[in-house]
Amino acid sequence: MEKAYTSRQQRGYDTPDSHFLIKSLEQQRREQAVLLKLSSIIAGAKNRQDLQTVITDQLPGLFGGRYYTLCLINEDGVTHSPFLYTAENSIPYRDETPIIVSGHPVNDGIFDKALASEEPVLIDLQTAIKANTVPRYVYRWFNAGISEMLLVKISGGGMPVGVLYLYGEKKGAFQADKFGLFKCIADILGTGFRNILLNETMERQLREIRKYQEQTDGDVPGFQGNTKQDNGIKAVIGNSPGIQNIFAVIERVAPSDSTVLLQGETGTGKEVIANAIHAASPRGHHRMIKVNCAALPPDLFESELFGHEKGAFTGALQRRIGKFEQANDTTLFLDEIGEIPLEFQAKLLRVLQEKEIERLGGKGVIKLNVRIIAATNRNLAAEVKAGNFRQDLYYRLNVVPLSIPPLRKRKEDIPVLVTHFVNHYASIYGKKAPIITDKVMESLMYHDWPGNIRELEHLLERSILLSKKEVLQIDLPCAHYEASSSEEERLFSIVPLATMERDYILKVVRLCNGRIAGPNGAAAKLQLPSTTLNSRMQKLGIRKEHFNIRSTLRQADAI
Ligand SMILES: Nc1ncnc2c1ncn2[C@@H]1O[C@H](COP(=O)(O)OP(=O)(O)OP(=O)(O)O)[C@@H](O)[C@H]1O
Repeated sequence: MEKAYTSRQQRGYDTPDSHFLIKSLEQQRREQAVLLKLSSIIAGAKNRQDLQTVITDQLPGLFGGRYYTLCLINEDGVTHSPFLYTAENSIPYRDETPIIVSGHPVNDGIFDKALASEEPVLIDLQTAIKANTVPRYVYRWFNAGISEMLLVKISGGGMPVGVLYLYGEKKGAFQADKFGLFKCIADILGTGFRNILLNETMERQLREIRKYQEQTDGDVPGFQGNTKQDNGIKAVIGNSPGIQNIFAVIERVAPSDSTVLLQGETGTGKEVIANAIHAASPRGHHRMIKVNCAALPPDLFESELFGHEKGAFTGALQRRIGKFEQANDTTLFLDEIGEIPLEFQAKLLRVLQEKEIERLGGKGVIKLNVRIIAATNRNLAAEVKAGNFRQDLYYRLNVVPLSIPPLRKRKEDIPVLVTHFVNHYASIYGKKAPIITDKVMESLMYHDWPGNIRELEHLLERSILLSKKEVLQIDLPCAHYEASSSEEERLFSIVPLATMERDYILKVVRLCNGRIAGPNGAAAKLQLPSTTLNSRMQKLGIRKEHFNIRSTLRQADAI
């Protein structure tokens, strides 16, 4: 009898072919939903534990298995080890040997088979054991009640990196129609676990850096074991307009990550100011890392700054973490930047631009977050003109230029600096701080200080160490004459006329005990109306505290 067709059948919906089509469309939809859900969970996994939870919760049930292991090829390339696996205490052992052990050969007969296959590989344990073609760990799974294993290759960055194993207790646990889905999930897992490995590598590197930073604490040149506060803005002593301008710049630039270029003569306090910027910055709770570029032999620049891997060159017996990596999340102070060899300048520029380094002999780049402060006592713009310094590197460093005036241009800072160093060295050498007479202070203020604050500091340290008197005695050197180049400059130190005028007026006003007007005032001595002298002093930036040494000393005492 002929079968009567319904209108649905007439339209072809209920034929055997259409049933199959609808079923496979539904399966496709379900699989897509599973993939979508899993890929978002895997993408959100931040560490190994998260990934383990995803696999444990989702995979075995989805494919009918009970346990799983995700094994990765070890660094040696010839062995593999479990990376993630079902909690071991949930596997029912029937012998003493643990199932999850490290270091199986990649060519163990099943791992390599899965690696070579684009499709999942199903292994019937009984058959495989009979054929004696499987490694020892398969026997142990068999003893734990497993009858089937489903293996799929995991790739990361386009390379096979491991194999995911699912273990089923019943025969036929794994249905062939889910193999496609299994493969897709393995691909998503590959990306997920690669991110986690990268995170773990970064964390390991950070731990190494911190360990290294802790080890080198205290022996960093120029660090001198000072407290953070000592290295901060409070350690920068001075009240001259020049130093006040510097304080204002420090306050403006410290909170940013901008590169700062400090220029100034030797001993003017570039390092002290670099420390102050760092200490006032959000990175100030980490130690600033310093490199003295003038002290590095040219062939060591790269390994000192970027580090090297063990065996990168003859003599590289250990991995070395370079200064850039040590300075991650903190500040790198590149002192004497003008001394770096031309051939290294391009490499340094690239690192400053890309914000990443590659260790010598290393396999990949390392992203870094480093704030740069550079310093030099050379005129870098002139060095660029002379072809000794790359122009592009100069612009890259000269984002916030800060020029530190020499001590001879900020003599008002001398009294506070003298008091500070006298008290400091007296306490270091266990002595009572000597009295500083006005005469001594004046002679210190009128000296030229070619070596700047460093020279002043050393002179005072020497005086305190050698003196047995209650009054500070100093023996001023004449070294500044040697620093001058021409015959005239050897005879007398040339200073701008305005400085001369300023110093002279100050001297006279001091002699008159700060009096300007009246018969015994400075104006009368200089044969000027007091109003003229006052306006001249204003123009030259002379304020009351500059000529009143006692008040300057009182200020200095208050530090
Ligand atoms: N404003 C300051 N207050 C207190 N001490 C200072 C100040 N400036 C410099 N010093 C002291 O002077 C000495 C030299 O300073 P620093 O090393 O910072 O100078 P520099 O310009 O970096 O020298 P160089 O160019 O030779 O490296 C240090 O002992 C430092 O403590």
